[in-house]
Amino acid sequence: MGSCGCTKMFHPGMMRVVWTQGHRFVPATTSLLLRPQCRRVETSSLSSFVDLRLPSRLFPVRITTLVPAGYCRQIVSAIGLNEEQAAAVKTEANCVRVLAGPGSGKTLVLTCRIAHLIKKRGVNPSNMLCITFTNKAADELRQRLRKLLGEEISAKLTIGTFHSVCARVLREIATKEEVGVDKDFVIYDEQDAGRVVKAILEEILNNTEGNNSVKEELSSEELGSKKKKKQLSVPTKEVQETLDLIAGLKQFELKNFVLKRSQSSQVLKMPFKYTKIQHLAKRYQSALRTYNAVDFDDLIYLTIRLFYLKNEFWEKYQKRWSYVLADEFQDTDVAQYILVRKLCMNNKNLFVVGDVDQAIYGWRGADYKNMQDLGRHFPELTTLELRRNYRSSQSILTLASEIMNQSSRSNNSLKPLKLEPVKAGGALVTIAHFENSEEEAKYIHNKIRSLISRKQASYNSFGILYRTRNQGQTFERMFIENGIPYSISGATSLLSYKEVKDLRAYLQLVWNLEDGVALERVINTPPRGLGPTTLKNVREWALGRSLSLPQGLRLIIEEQPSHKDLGITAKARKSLLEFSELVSELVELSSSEDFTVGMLVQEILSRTKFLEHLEGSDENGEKRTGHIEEFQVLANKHGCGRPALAMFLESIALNSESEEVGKDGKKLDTVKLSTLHAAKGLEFDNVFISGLEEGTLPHVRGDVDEERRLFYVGVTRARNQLFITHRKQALVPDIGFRQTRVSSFLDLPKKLYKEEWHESDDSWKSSQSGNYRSVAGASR
Ligand SMILES: Nc1ncnc2c1ncn2[C@@H]1O[C@H](COP(=O)(O)OP(=O)(O)OP(=O)(O)O)[C@@H](O)[C@H]1O
Repeated sequence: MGSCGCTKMFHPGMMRVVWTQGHRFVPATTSLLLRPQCRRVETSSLSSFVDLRLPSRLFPVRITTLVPAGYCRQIVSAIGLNEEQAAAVKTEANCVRVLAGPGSGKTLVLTCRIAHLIKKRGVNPSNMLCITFTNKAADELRQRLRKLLGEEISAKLTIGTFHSVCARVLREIATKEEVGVDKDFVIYDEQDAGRVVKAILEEILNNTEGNNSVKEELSSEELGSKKKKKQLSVPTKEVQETLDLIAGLKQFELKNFVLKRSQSSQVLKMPFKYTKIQHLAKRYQSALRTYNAVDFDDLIYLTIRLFYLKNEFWEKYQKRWSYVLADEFQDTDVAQYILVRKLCMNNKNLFVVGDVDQAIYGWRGADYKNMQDLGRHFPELTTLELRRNYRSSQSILTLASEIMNQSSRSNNSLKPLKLEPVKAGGALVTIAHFENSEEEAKYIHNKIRSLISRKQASYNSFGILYRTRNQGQTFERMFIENGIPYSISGATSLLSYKEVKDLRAYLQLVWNLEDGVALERVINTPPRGLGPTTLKNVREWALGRSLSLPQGLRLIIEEQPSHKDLGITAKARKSLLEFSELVSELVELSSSEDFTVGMLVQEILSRTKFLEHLEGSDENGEKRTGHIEEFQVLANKHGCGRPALAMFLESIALNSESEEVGKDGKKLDTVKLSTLHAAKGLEFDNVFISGLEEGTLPHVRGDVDEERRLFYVGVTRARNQLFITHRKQALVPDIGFRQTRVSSFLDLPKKLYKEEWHESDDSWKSSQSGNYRSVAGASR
């Protein structure tokens, strides 16, 4: 064998099948799983930091234009904390809620609080758990803390998202007996989970024989219509709806479980919609367990379960993490809230930062009322406010505040924050009207060009934000045609390309041979004569023996049944055995201590002739090959052996955020296209918010208060210039292409913005006046 760094070192004769013998994997060590990349960075002096007599010169940050708010700023000049920030950092209270407006320096405060606790209060960094909402935010916090505290101290902190922290816990304590998976579990993302649900639904639909109780869960109309059309596959929308229902049911069950364990007399009654889905959910969970897999929700639920079931587990972790700090607390859901409460139940050392006006994830279960409930569950809670906004000009901030003043703020007992701009004046916000998306995109393109040519901006100082993903396509087209570099966040990330998912599935299977979803994905990719009919017959053969497909395949290798027994051709049988052998050899390679993840990927590519197949697949072959190369760049960052493989798989399962760096690792100078949701935490000098139409923003299916908050989040991303656009004709979600009405969110006092009309038909302009102009003009 060679050593790390060699490109090829596999001698087929040396390693043989392990798969058939029930290979046990080396569990990924937790420290390896979550330890930040070891990279030395310069440490800034702490002495100035810990003395918080204002104005302290403590946190040297350079403000650049492209980066997510506060991301990776370099040290150029020293800035101090304002009084509110310093109060939050220094407070003697242990249980603290910080209500922080947009651009008020949440990350700065969180970072400094951590440093303060360590340096002034002598808290051991190993006892601190810092939970962020995204992986990107976790990285940012880590980088800032390295600069502030140095590598040694910051490496002791646990920083991660709820999901990554719980994955870490489960890798340490999960057992099949208690939670149905062991420590080597794989994490299924939404699409993997969707494949499991789809398979179950299709099995129900296609299995017309016998008294199938599950089938009864689908309404007779649903089933009837499917049968009539002889439709054997279940549409994605239905899969998604089923997944949502299963998620709801699991959350409901968790709540009841916690109530029961807390000896509460209260028992929640199951909503009717869940009773219908119960059996299906059971099948889904049992499929996951057979594959030794968990979905995202499970990561948190199973952790909570273990904490409630076994006191010693809870005690271990509440002792280990006796200080909990959490960012973006308004976006926590019920499970995340339960987990935080459980961890802090005894110690009561909790520091949360959040803003209910920026709560935008209610549609996926987040509940900003958790921010309020803290007061009920922790009577000793101290509440502090951060109101000074450093980001936006006064003009932008006044408009933003007005947007929120018009919100009902129902259900929110917390007093609204009165934002104070640090930057006075500023250009008035522009509201511009266009005929259609093309005209809108042309205008935005011209604005960018003009500012760039006058050297007044770089590409990365522009953010174009929109409500629905398909709005981004017109901008993409315009930029491609005109050579404007752009990147997209919150949309197609590298990991969502089919070819990348296929390659990733090989790695998942190599990590966990029980992974039926990964197996089905790769067994005939690239094609090797194991098409749907062969697979169906093999699956049935396995099912007849009460085995999953992966288990069945292993039995085939052991027992070597004839192709007739299997109901497949002799050629297919040969191919099946060759495939099994390939997987076994890959498993063996992955266990080798000097075989890197990058080498494993290379091995898969060459042994399966993956790239040759891609190149010849269609006209996008070259593009697809490029995606694989990018994936290899990611894989190459990881080390040797199975722990490294686990770490790589975990990082990609939990990190759906798209990359913002080029292959050389440098930040891209690109215009950023982003959905409003994905823009959270970003800031730009110049922001365009597209498509302020009824049905689009507010979205036809959205909760109007939450949609308003989303608009507010978009507006508060802008530093200097803000353009808000409306299209006279546009594709309205769920409704189609049509004449639009200006969004009611633009019913704003006229003095707060200037207006431009870029469409030809003046009669339309007057017909719209009743919509919002008259309201704006008349009332103010
Ligand atoms: N005390 C300060 N002095 C000068 N600039 C500051 C100070 N505090 C924060 N800032 C700057 O204000 C900007 C916003 O800070 P940050 O990104 O931490 O805001 P945030 O509260 O996380 O905002 P949001 O919730 O809107 O994402 C950053 O550019 C940051 O450097």
